[in-house]
Amino acid sequence: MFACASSGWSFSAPVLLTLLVGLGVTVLARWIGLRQRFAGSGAFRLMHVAILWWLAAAALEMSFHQQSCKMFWAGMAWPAILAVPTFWAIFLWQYINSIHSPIKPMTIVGLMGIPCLFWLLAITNPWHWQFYGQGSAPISAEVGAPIVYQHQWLFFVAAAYGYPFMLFCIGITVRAALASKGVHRRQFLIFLVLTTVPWVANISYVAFGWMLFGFDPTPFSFAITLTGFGWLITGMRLFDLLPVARHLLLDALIDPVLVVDPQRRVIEANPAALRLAGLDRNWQGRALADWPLIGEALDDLLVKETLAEESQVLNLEARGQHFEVRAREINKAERDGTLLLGRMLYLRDVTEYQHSQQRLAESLALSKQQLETISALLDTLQSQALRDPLTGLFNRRYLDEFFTLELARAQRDATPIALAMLDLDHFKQLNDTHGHGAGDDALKGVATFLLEGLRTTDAVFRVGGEEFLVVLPRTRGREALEKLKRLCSQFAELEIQTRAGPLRLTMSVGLALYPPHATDLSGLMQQADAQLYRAKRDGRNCVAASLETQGAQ
Ligand SMILES: Nc1nc2c(ncn2[C@@H]2O[C@H](COP(=O)(O)OP(=O)(O)OP(=O)(O)O)[C@@H](O)[C@H]2O)c(=O)[nH]1
Repeated sequence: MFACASSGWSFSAPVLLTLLVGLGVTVLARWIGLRQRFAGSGAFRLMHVAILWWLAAAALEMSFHQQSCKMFWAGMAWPAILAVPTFWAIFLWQYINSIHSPIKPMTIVGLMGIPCLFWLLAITNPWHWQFYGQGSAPISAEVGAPIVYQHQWLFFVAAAYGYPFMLFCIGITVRAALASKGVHRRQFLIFLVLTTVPWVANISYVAFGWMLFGFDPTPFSFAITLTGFGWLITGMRLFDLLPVARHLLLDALIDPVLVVDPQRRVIEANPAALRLAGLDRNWQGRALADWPLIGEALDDLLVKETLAEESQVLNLEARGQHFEVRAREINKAERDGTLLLGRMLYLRDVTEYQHSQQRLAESLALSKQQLETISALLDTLQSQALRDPLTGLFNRRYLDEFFTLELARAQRDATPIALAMLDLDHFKQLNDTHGHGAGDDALKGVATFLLEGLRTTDAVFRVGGEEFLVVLPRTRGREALEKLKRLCSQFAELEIQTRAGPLRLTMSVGLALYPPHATDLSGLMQQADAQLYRAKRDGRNCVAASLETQGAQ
């Protein structure tokens, strides 16, 4: 630095070129700073700072005339010379792997440790001469002529430090290029060239002493890097690709998407949303409520805070279509909480789903109706299975079921049951004289007569052609006998209407009692049958019972 105070300087063409490259790098860095964040952006900016440092040191080395001053600025370039491959490697790693997390300050400090050490060794060279040898001398006798450095072991160690980073960069870029396609592959191949150019220049200088304008050609090679980046950014939309891709994705969505600001003005809408509302211009900034068709309903949802939850499902009807609406808040983290920037509304067309639901509900209703019909039919069938089709009286099949219940009740309550077997007298004769049809009419008349003459708790069954069975629960022997006798005589008086005209009939009755005569159905029926036989034998039109049995009264 001291040496520079007494050194003369001049502004040569190589200095101008170096400054122009530096200006280009500054513009690029500024432009990138204005872009939104992309993966590896922090490392990318740090790399540009390092390049600028390197270019500045190179320009100063070229400008000053005195050898010691030139050697000082050559030493000053070292932290940047080593920082460039370091941050380039980090940028590529983060960019390729889409890592957005910024580099921590402590990591930067750690990464700069060794470059700073070499920096120290380089600028203290006049004390140890282990970086550049004492034989380093100007290339010619010309004032300010470039120095031909006698590289010492420390120089080679420092240069070698950067090479693993370079190899790493080349390695991951090649791998990424192989794994990708189209625009991305082209991007990675260009990255590969941009990675290689400065290092080809550097290796040529270190290993073969190749120079440009008598200087290390590496800083000048950044002009190529700069052009490459310029082309990538303008020609291939580098860093814009992701947002552009996201936009394309939004445009390609068949579902409408809208973004509204906190005042509920639409600031973004995809083509599907515009199509739905029938808008194609002057929609940006327009109040959501003013949007045709869907605006009012959506605005209403937002005002009522129905969509305050992160995502909620609601139905919105527009143009006969059903939409499921989801809202997502767009927030910005602030030091003292979060700031609501707006909301994204996502509408999903669920018309088909709704129609299917409706069809399903209709099918279910129909099935329910059919089920009801079937169960009514089943009831009818069941009742028909238990009834005699001619008279409508219960049949023999139902007798077992009915009597089991009555018997259980009688046993529980210790009550009697009277069971009577009724048989029409000389019915064959009626059939033969008046015809089978008249006989049927007579049977129906008998059924009506019996039902009318008995209590609702009593039950009548048709158990044979002209045979009926009557169950009289909670009826004692004497009472049953009286009742049946009354029935018998009333029947004999009855004129039954038949197709052959009014006819008179008589009946014979056999009575059995629970519990004195038997304690089950078949026993009682046998007893009643036996008494019926007796009644027939006794001349018919009468009731026979054995009330002499103990407890039968
Ligand atoms: N019309 C008609 N007749 C029936 C039906 N079921 C049975 N019969 C008739 O009923 C008659 C029963 O006759 P029998 O068993 O000889 O008895 P009965 O003539 O009544 O003489 P007693 O019982 O001894 O008084 C037969 O002629 C059967 O054909 C029916 O559903 N309709």
